[in-house]
This record gives sequence, C-alpha cells and structure tokens, in this order.
Amino acid sequence: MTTYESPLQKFTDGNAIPQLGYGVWQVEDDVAEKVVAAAFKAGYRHIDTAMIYGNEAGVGRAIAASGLPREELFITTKLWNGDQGYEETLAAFDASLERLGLDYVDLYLIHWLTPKAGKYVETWKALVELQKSGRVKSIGVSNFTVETLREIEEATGVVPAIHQVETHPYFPQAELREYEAAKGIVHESWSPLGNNSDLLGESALAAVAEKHGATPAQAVIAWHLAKGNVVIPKSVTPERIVQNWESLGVTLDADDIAAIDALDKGAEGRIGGDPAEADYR
Ligand SMILES: NC(=O)C1=CN([C@@H]2O[C@H](COP(=O)(O)OP(=O)(O)OC[C@H]3O[C@@H](n4cnc5c(N)ncnc54)[C@H](OP(=O)(O)O)[C@@H]3O)[C@@H](O)[C@H]2O)C=CC1
Ligand SMILES: O=C(O)C(=O)[C@@H](O)[C@H](O)C(=O)CO
Repeated sequence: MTTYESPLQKFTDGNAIPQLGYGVWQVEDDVAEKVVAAAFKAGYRHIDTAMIYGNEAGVGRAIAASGLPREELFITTKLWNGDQGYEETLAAFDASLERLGLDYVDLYLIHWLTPKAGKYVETWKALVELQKSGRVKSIGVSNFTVETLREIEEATGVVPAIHQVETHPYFPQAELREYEAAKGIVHESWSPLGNNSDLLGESALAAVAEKHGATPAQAVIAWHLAKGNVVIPKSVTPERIVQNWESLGVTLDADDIAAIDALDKGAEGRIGGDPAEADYR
C-alpha cells in the first residue's frame, strides 16, 4: 500500500495548511469520534469542524485518543453566526477550544458573512486579537464576497489567510479565486464533491476517472488539488475515507482538467446559500 502525505498550501502569515483535509458537517458527535479516528488512520492530519456542526467534542476525543503529536495536526473550527460581535467572538472561541480539548486551533474562521447582522468587521477584529494571543495560529473567513474581503482588510490591515467557500466543478468560483490569488488568500473548497448533487454521476467525470483507474470522487478531488484549492471532502463511509485520501495518487493532465472545467454551470451551479444574501442565525 502506498503511503501518501498531503501537499501544503502556504499562508501569508507564515503558516501552512495540508491541502487535503477531512470535513465533518452532518456527522453526529459520537460518530465524529469514530470517523475522525478512521481519517487519522488513513493519513489525514487536517480536520474541518465548526461550532454549529455539534461535533467539536467528538473531534476532540478522536484527537486525544489518536496519540498523534499535536504539531502534526491541523484543526479548523468556525465561529457561528449568532456569536458574531467582538466580545461574543472571544467567548465563543473559548467555548470551542474547551469542547475540542485543545489549547490552540490552527485555523479559526468566521463561518458566514451574515450581511444583515452587520457585525463582520468587529468580528474580524476579534479574530485578529485571538491570533495575537497565540491561541489561534491562523485566521480566515468563510462565505464572504470580494467586496467584504476588501472591507475587512481595509478596516484592520489584516488579510484573511484563507477563504472557505462553496467550490466544485459545477461552481468553480473563477472570479473570486482571481481576487484571492492577487491577495495571497488561499482558496478552500466546501462541498468539494458537490454534496449529493448529480456531479459524481457526470459522464465526463467517469471518462477522466476511468483513464486514471480512479473513481469520479477521486477525479474531482484531484481537480481541486491541481487548481491549488484546499479540499475537505466529507464521508462517514470507511472505504470512501480511504479512497478520498488516495486521490493524492491521481495526477490529472491538462485535457482532464479542461474536461472537468467544462462542467461549470455558472450561477446555476451553486448548491448552498449565496454569502451576499444568506443570513442564517
Ligand atoms: N463553511 C461552510 O459554510 C461549509 C463548509 N463545509 C465543509 O466542507 C465539508 C465537505 O462538504 P460537504 O457538504 O460535507 O459535502 P461533500 O462535497 O464533501 O460531499 C459529501 C457527500 O459525498 C459522499 N461521498 C464522499 N466521498 C465519496 C466518494 N468517494 N464516492 C461517492 N460519494 C462520496 C458522502 O457520503 P457518505 O458520507 O455517506 O460516505 C456525502 O454524502 C463539510 O463536511 C464541512 O467540513 C460544507 C458546507 C458548508
Ligand atoms: O455546513 C456548513 O458549514 C454550513 O455553513 C451550513 O451548511 C450550515 O451548517 C447550515 O446548515 C446553514 O443553515
């Protein structure tokens, strides 16, 4: 069996993130403990959770039981929308850290812009403070827009290390990725496999996958990796956890990438909420 190691993407703050990680949205807390253990066994060292997923404690138990040195792990969690605001953020962060059983996280994200609440600038200031405290190594955002990425930078002089946002072949985020590249913001793809849409059944993917002796999911993960995206596929199925990790052994050529690029559906390709409008509380 080949042993893989994820490539790293460098942040402008000097830290780096493993490009292939493991996401745990819609995973019950007790299940999270088991599947994160399986992910560690497969080789993943980067775990993506959030307060709203309700499984930080289960992730924390898996970390504690793993025996893996803390410095080999990369743990992300996120501030939920109802906790935005300067003081509220500091308190919510403490609670997340406690549930995880950690004394620092590698990455803390503002989960959604929530434009109507209008608190994202003061919330970003709290993340800047948390990074200074050393209890968060890197800070970033999720579900922002070009305009609001610019706004938080102008308010603080601090550019997010990373932007986690819906990205998959149906909705590849070309314009946003161009702005991020100019700013050195790493792009992170959520719902990278298209979360139960028709994506994995596309015949174009089947053709690319067959050419490489791979599965459609592996072809999609390899596409994200080739684009430089950080990618965090979720699965609670043991063989898929391993299969997704083994995407690291799949290298696409320019024709394969063009064939997957052609699946772009424009605005129609979006599966989740539009950050400019979504105001989940
Ligand atoms: N910041 C944000 O707002 C958001 C962040 N995220 C993050 O991104 C992560 C991934 O996104 P998510 O929405 O979960 O969806 P994904 O795009 O990762 O798709 C997950 C689905 O694909 C299935 N699947 C996984 N691997 C395979 C495979 N090899 N072959 C076939 N099917 C497969 C899973 O099934 P099964 O589990 O049954 O195996 C599950 O139904 C989340 O877990 C979360 O960490 C997601 C949404 C929003
Ligand atoms: O999965 C996430 O990270 C999300 O932000 C959302 O899909 C969220 O969990 C949700 O359910 C929105 O109401």
